[in-house]
Amino acid sequence: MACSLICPLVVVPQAKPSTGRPPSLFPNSHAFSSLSLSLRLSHRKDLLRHRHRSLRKQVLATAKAEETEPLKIMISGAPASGKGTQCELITKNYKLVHIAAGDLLRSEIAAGTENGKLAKEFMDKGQLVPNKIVVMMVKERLMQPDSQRYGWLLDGYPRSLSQATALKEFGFEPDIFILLEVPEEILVERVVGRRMDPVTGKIYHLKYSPPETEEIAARLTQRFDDTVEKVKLRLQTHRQNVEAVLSLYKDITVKINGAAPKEEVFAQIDKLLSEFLEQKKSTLGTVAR
Ligand SMILES: Nc1ncnc2c1ncn2[C@@H]1O[C@H](COP(=O)(O)OP(=O)(O)O)[C@@H](O)[C@H]1O
Repeated sequence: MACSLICPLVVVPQAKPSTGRPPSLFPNSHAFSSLSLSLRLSHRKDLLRHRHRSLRKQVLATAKAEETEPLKIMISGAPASGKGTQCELITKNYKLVHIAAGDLLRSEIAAGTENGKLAKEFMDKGQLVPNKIVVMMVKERLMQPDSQRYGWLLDGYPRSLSQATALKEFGFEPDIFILLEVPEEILVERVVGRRMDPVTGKIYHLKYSPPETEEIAARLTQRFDDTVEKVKLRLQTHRQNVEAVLSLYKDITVKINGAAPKEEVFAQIDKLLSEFLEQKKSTLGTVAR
């Protein structure tokens, strides 16, 4: 590239030795040839200026596309590791589209679809729902215009190497993979006390984050798979798969202690994401300059 821009400029007029030929038909041939040379040089310069301008335009356009390319994050962790809470805080602060595989499946169940019926059989056993249901469901959600435009926060997917590979093949690659780590004893206690307000969708914990009023307390519901037996099965499934998924994203994985209070966990995630965005901006600044 550097050569195609610079080499043509190295046109040095050389004094020619006498050839002994008859005088030229053009008595002013010297003036003529230097005029023609300077015309050729100025044409070259125009051409180069034009090429340089269009190259610069291309670089700036690429930088701009990357600058406007939204954030793409995956978040993983065992059941009740706090993904839901952190996802709420992340989406609020970074305006990303939250895509939770478990929520997508629960909507299928609620809508009574064939996929929903099949998915429930696996969810009841704390097992992974077959890829033929989950993969397309997540892919379609990621392809929606809002996810493409604002960026996404993918929660609970991928949970196996094959899910991760499928997504990669569709061209979806995250910028960062966050793993929330929490000891198992804490997880079981969190799951069993977890309740949801069906009116607001807010998640409570009977001991650690109890409902504000008696009225709310009376209407709280428990997820069908939030029982001691089922959470143990879900934890086992998580343990079996997490390492394989991590192997695909090891270069962009950040492990965060999810046993800390939720504000502290978010402070760490917030720092991570804002530093990532800053770094991306300064890299682009260097390219565009
Ligand atoms: N990516 C996925 N692949 C297969 N099954 C999934 C996936 N995500 C969720 N599920 C099913 O939905 C259940 C609930 O998932 P989720 O709502 O993320 O809660 P948790 O992470 O607490 O188990 C899982 O136990 C599993 O059966």
